[in-house]
Amino acid sequence: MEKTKTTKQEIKQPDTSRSQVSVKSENGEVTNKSEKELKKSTVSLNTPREGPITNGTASVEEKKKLNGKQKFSGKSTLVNSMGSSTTLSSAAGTEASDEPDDHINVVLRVRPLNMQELTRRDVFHSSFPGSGTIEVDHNSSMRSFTYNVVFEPEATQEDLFDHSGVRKLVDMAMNGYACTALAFGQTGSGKTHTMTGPPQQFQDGKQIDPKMYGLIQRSLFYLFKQLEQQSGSKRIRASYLEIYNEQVIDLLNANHGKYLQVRWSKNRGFYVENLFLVECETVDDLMVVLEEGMRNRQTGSHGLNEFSSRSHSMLTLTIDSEQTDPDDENLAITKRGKLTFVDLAGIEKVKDSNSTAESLFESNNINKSLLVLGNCIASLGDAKKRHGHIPYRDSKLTKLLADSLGGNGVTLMVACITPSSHQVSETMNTLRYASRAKKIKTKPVVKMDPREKLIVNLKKEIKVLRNENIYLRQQLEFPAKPKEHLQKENDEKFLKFLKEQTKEPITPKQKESESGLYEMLQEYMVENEALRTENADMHAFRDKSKREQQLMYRENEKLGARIENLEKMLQTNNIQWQAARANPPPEPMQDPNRGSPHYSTRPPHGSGTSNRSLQGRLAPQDMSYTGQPQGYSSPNGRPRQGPPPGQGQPKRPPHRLAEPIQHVQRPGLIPYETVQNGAYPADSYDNPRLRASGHPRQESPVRNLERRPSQLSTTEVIKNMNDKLRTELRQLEGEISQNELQNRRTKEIVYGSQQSIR
Ligand SMILES: Nc1ncnc2c1ncn2[C@@H]1O[C@H](COP(=O)(O)OP(=O)(O)OP(=O)(O)O)[C@@H](O)[C@H]1O
Repeated sequence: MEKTKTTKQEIKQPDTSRSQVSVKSENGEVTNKSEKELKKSTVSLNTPREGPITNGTASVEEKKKLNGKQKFSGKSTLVNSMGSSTTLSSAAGTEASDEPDDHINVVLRVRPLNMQELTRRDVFHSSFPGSGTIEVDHNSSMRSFTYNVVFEPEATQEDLFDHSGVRKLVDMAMNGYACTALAFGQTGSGKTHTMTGPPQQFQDGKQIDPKMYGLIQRSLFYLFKQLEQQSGSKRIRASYLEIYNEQVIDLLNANHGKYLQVRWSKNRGFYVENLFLVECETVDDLMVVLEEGMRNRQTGSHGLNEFSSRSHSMLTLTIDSEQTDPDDENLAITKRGKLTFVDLAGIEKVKDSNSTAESLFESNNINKSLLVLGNCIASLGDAKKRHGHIPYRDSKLTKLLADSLGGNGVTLMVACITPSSHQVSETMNTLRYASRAKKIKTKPVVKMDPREKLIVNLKKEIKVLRNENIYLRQQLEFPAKPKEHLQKENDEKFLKFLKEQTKEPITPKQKESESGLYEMLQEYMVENEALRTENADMHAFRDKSKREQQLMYRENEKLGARIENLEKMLQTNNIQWQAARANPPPEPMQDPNRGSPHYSTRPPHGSGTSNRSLQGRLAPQDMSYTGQPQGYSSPNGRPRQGPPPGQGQPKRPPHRLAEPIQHVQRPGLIPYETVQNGAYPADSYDNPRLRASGHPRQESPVRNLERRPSQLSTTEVIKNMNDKLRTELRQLEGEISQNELQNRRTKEIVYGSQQSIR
């Protein structure tokens, strides 16, 4: 491909010092005091102040500095939604397919009235109530429109650059996004002025006043300043084209004299074939490219604009920048971002523009392509139509803007309007157009070399797998499989991948430069695979442990139920024993010859034959029926069956005193869902049995597991609990049989006493 020779010329840095803003300083046309007053009376300048605005707009303090005049309001969401560190860092170096959708950012610029309009006094009533809102009086009714930022007529070129969000757009282009800044609006509304500065300055070959630099020049300076701060290598290439009468012309190769074709490919989408690309090493090179293109651009003069652009122009910078991966300083990733500046031709009323036959043809083509753009914007902005057919193919302009509008790009639209009442209906159209554009959603994606993309994706995956691995290891203490096992399999996979990637034979030089990349890929793939297998093994082991735990848990439940039954039986026995005691045989007749009676309800210790059998077995007064000191409840927190301790309560069955169950540490049951989830709450253990009885929560027996975090330990704990439950079960069974024996003996004693009385 042939290259255009770019002659370097001295370009001065723009003067960034803030000058006092007035209409006069901007275009030098408003000189008459009465004209100024007239303007002030119609376009409200001192509108209510905004609150402090950050992220791309000025703070109140900043505004105060500007002689108390508010020149813009609103907030560039480009900075918020796309420029947030999360979005950028997470998207950096990867396909940002999981990024949230982002709306197209739309800012509005109202140019000041020009001399002709001021003389004619054709102003319409508009006001700027703040927060990115403009109110326009149309057909005696006030219409309100809100955008990201509204720039009032006093806003300078510098204000536009600082607060429209274009700075962030440049940053994002450097990070691999396809970014577009697009100016649209009716003819003579200030699109070219906004993008490149006053159009006339490119015509007469004069030195351009840096103060008048538009968004493009300021972005170029900013881009180079940012690139200087980056350590890795960078490469910038520029192309500049125009679409004139539905034909694509290369503005950097104008002598070529041929129209270029717009093609489509799966990987690139729509693109211009054989478009000239100029390698630019310095900002001066870029400035020369811009001037060359501007000079070659089709312009004409008509009733509404002396230097009217008769074509849509697109300046595209392709930015390849090598950046170190934030997660791995040994890995450098090359990101290919794009930054496109589009200056659309203005829609025009043929009647007003006094068109000749040739310009009529131009105007029709301009209007036609803008109509298609309008249709695309309308469809994209409509939630119902967004996923249907978008008529990009109906014009070359929309084909080339397809990715910026509805695809994976980041787009900033600058809608330009004039406050002239003469063109109020066109202004209303632009405002509506801009409102529709604001509804368009895009999904920004970083474009990368496929191999680098693979590395980044593998790294991302490895990170997730490593975390999972650590988590599983903590749970299971499971040994990892040695990497070598997987090496062979991975080699095969890797070679297959290489074959697919390099269909053309690789030159020795390429081989050398890419070998490092391949090695890295190989390593990542091996590690990735090793982690996957190891994690799969750990998952399987964990599942097995869970199943075992579930079985034991069920057994645990059954044992618990049996114990409860036995306790009920014990209580029944106790009641029977008490009933036997409560119905003693009638008091025998006092026989002075026989001495004391044979039996009383509370036989004194060591007296009487029958008393001997009970001696030492009755519970002392301060013991509850459970055999524990009063106030005792079972260690698992479950209250023992039977009456509460206190007056008149039954005494503990004799066998318990002789053989008490000494604080059986029966822990509560592990809730099934806890076992199933494998998650053990630290302090909210909730025994289902306790829950059913409304008993307050007890400290979890699985608390100890915190000290023994593995799943294996949990299994052991449940096993231990089951063993303890079985022990308690055996004890209870023994207790019951003893109790029954005791009951039988008591009955015999009572029966014997009755017999003896008789
Ligand atoms: N904000 C502004 N301040 C001062 N002058 C401006 C401003 N905007 C536009 N102008 C002047 O208004 C005239 C028309 O502007 P410009 O050519 O940029 O409009 P345009 O929208 O690009 O028109 P067209 O679509 O016909 O090319 C120019 O002389 C330009 O310098």
